Amino acid sequence: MTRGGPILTAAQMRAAEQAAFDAGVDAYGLMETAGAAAAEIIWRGGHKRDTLILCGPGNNGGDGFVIARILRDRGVPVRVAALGESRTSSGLRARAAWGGSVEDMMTAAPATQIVDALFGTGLTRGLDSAVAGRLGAFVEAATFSHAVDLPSGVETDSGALLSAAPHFGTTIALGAWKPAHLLQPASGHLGRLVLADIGIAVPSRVRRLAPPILEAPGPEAHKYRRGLVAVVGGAMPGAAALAASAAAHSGAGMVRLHAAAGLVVPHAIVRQEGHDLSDPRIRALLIGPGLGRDDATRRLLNAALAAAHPLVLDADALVLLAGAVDRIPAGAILTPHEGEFQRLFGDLPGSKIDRALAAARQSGAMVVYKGADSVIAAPDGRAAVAGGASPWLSTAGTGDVLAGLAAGRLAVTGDPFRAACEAVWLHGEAARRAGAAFVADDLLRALPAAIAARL
Ligand SMILES: NC(=O)C1=CN([C@@H]2O[C@H](COP(=O)(O)OP(=O)(O)OC[C@H]3O[C@@H](n4cnc5c(N)ncnc54)[C@H](O)[C@@H]3O)[C@@H](O)[C@H]2O)[C@@H](O)CC1
Ligand SMILES: Nc1ncnc2c1ncn2[C@@H]1O[C@H](COP(=O)(O)OP(=O)(O)O)[C@@H](O)[C@H]1O
Ligand SMILES: [K+]
Repeated sequence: MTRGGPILTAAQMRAAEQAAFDAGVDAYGLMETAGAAAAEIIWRGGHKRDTLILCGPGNNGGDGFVIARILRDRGVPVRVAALGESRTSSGLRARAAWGGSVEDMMTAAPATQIVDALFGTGLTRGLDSAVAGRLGAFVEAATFSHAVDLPSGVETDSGALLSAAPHFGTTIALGAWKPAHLLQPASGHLGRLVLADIGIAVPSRVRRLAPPILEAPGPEAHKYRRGLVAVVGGAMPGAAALAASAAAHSGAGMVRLHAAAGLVVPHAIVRQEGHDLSDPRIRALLIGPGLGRDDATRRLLNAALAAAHPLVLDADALVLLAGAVDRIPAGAILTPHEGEFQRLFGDLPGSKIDRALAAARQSGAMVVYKGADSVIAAPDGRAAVAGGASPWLSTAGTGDVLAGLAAGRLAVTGDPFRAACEAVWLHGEAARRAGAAFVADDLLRALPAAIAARL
């Protein structure tokens, strides 16, 4: 799977295409390039018989006609079924170059391999229910199914389903990722996700989360130089102990857990009673997991904010700060799930990426907006989107592990955006390695191998 790379909205993709045209790229030539790239991916998929290509009225349909011609010329038995006439000049040209017969999509017979080139980034409303139903039936009947650019029916910029969308075997993103390739619910309908290079430059500050490049400690390393993490425990110290363990497995040199006597903590973690946070060697301070929400914990939070160390705020710390976003120190890392995000920032408009970026701007903090699609946003407009995390992560305590990882990577790197990105990637990778039905503690055991894989 290709990872990393820019994510463009429909308007940004159109602007990138326009810039290429302005620089002399031929519009129909670009469609030929896109169609050829998609045809190659389908060809390499291995099924070379009985293929039906569904072509819509726009340029997505035009790509479909190019794919049909190329596969036919390689000997694949291809039929084409269209939804109405082609309405763009490139689409008309591609249809003419196909030159074969064109069936009506509503009456065409199914096939073993189906290619959806009905709509891509131009979709503005849901498919008519009869069309969506027909598309669903074709995909259901097929053994191999491919969506060109996007499954028809998903909204490019938000990942919403504007009409019922089938589950495809493969989705071929053209030129760049779009938000719908990473965001739920659309991203659950894509199957294997492949990026086809169409040769145009598409810079963006919003990117798909890439695997990090990590560094092993050098010979000059010692525990403080590698980073001291302090974790503040509260009412439910087990959560903080889990976070502290994650920090200890993150590459940081030392973890100190502020918790009352009696708590069993892993041997490598230093437990300290009281909440003296003045040690200038602290390079990251985590507060929130298992903290509680009473007046005593409010005082703890105030002390943590006043200590002026690089901060990670999670769970109850976020709840206690609802309505007081202005108290969040610039450059902190926040790790809200949906509920905590809503309490802190309210009902913001736009996609999950837009909302995360607005929250980061508003708070001056790095916002790790968690979920099946996690978005990491910085106040300066950078964002990274992680799709495809294991749904087995939806188990108690995995958020504590993520918060501990973020604090550990913050202590190591000193760069909150980078630390947040590394933490989300390592968390997802540990989950992938942990397999099925794991519990949060199992993620800790998977972390060393996840880190080793990126050295
Ligand atoms: N500009 C180009 O030459 C290139 C375009 N590309 C392809 O072009 C696609 C975008 O093409 P278009 O902008 O023509 O848009 P689409 O082909 O996605 O949609 C075509 C038109 O259908 C209409 N429409 C929207 N929703 C509808 C609905 N529910 N029912 C009926 N009609 C509806 C709209 O007027 C829309 O412009 C990309 O996804 C990609 O596949 C790529 O091949 C790269 C090159
Ligand atoms: N369905 C899902 N698919 C993938 N990842 C998920 C899913 N649900 C939750 N997660 C991830 O699991 C973690 C859960 O964190 P959180 O809700 O804070 O749990 P807890 O407070 O119990 O630790 C987050 O990293 C989140 O992104
Ligand atoms: K499509």
